[in-house]
Amino acid sequence: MRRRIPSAKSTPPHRSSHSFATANSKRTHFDVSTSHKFFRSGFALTDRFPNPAASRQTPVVGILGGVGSGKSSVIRQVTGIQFHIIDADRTGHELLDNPEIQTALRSRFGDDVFKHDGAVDRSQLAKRVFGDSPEHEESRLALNEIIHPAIRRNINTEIDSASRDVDAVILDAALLLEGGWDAKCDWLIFVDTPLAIRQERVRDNRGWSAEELAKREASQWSIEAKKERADFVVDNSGSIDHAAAQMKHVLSSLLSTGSR
Ligand SMILES: CC(C)(COP(=O)(O)OP(=O)(O)OC[C@H]1O[C@@H](n2cnc3c(N)ncnc32)[C@H](O)[C@@H]1O)[C@@H](O)C(=O)NCCC(=O)NCCS
Ligand SMILES: Nc1ncnc2c1ncn2[C@@H]1O[C@H](COP(=O)(O)OP(=O)(O)OP(=O)(O)O)[C@@H](O)[C@H]1O
Repeated sequence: MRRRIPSAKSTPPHRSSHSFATANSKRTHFDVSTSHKFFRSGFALTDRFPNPAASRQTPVVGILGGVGSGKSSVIRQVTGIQFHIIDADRTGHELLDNPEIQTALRSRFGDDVFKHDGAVDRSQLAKRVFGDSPEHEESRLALNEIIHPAIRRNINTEIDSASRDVDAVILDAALLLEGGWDAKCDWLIFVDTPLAIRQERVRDNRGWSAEELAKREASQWSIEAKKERADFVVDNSGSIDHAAAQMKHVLSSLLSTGSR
């Protein structure tokens, strides 16, 4: 875990006068003696927090949120900060073209999840893995076992190769916690969007039914667990610009703490 804390001299972001983007209430301040995460971790401080000055690296910020909460859209709308975005959904899509992955998928799921042209049929695979039956769960675990090691490798490679010219590396991964990829993050930001609004947006933009969203959401950590893990919460129930302004504020605050 590379999680770091702001230096004692810095102004904790959540104490800013801006109220629209909130620090997680469970993490009311960054004092190390009362750090929520510090106590939960059970590690000595020196084990968990490398000396920032001695190991200055580009910070990694993970984006959390419910399915269709706007994780990808909001971060891409932020301007004025140089960051490198790792898009794990896109990596997952690209890996479906990988011959070794395809062989493993054909062996586990059969020809049904392939189109006539040989490409993986994502909608057929989705039908097999999203749902609450034991078969769905088994299939989902199998899919994850086939594809997640490669996603993990890609995340590691991208973080390592991210230019030092960028201010931050953003990890946009729906399964950030489930995959244990939060271990690579210094900070976690939760994009908060009520279910009804998410249902409406994914219906309009992806053609998903409320059931489709629910099946995918049931395959992931609960909203509450994700929110609880986050350091900051950004509200995306309004316009994308409003959410992006909050995101920018949080990121700017983090990056200006001077501890890195
Ligand atoms: C099952 C697949 C083919 C469905 O493709 P489809 O185009 O319908 O969905 P897409 O990949 O765009 O994912 C949309 C959303 O579904 C959810 N989701 C995707 N995969 C999973 C999964 N394995 N478990 C839980 N939720 C998932 C996420 O919220 C994701 O943002 C595809 O999602 C896939 O290959 N998933 C396994 C790889 C993976 O875990 N990707 C997510 C990396 S963070
Ligand atoms: N503030 C907003 N106003 C209107 N539409 C929005 C807003 N935020 C996101 N959307 C739309 O909602 C949909 C979901 O957004 P997005 O794909 O960014 O979510 P996500 O959290 O990355 O999804 P997933 O969990 O599937 O990875 C998209 O179609 C996007 O255009």
